[in-house]
Amino acid sequence: MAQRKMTVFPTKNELSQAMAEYTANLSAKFIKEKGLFTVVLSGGDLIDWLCKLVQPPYIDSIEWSKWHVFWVDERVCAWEDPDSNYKLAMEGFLSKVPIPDKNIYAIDKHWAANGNAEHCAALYEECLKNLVKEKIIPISKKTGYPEFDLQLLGMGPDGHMASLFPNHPQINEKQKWVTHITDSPKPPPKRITFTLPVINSALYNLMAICDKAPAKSVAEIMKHNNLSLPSAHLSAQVENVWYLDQAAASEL
Ligand SMILES: O=C(O)[C@H](O)[C@@H](O)[C@H](O)[C@H](O)COP(=O)(O)O
Repeated sequence: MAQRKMTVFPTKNELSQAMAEYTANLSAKFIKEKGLFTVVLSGGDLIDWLCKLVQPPYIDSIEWSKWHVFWVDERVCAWEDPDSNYKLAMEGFLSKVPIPDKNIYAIDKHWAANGNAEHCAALYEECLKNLVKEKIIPISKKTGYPEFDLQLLGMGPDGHMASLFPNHPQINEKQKWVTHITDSPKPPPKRITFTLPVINSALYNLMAICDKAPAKSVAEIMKHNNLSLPSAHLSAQVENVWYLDQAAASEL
């Protein structure tokens, strides 16, 4: 299990720059090694911080056609809904880069619009299993779970990551790869989410946190390893990187 490696950046802009560089380097490495790159996105402010990737030099240097894009969690609503992580990522990032549509693995459109969280989670898991068969996603020999190359995560002020919230049972799920929640404390209430073993089976995890609101939870994790906060459980097979801006690191 990889130890947390924390870097504090003076500004969000520098954090955003470093995220782009980290992502671009891994993209080049994996595409060279195996001809494709699997990237898992979350929602929230993260998409804004990915803005540097759609600017030079990255926009031209990254082999976008080799990317395969997933979501670590998704809100169960129509794709057009302002709450949708898919919509957010499409508008802010994915529509600006030439990733083939077939390589973008969104929540099931029909069942998400219908609000059926349980079925959406089952269908997303089935989608991952099909991609294992197609050899897009390997199963890790070490963990026994699917192994994504890079996962980009954010943390809420309550210490949640993906849609694994404090005092909710989803954090303990070990059988499923994708589970659901219908009473999320952060709106909207219905979501699907990767389970913790899948999150931690990624080769590289990058947790990006900005602003004052999550600062107390950041300190609880860094100073006290408070495991009641789901983000304290984050690990990775190779690197578990935490990028903070100064406000998020202000209680350390
Ligand atoms: O769907 C979601 O809500 C996100 O995937 C969620 O897990 C997010 O990453 C954190 O809540 C941080 O969100 P902010 O960056 O908006 O604080």
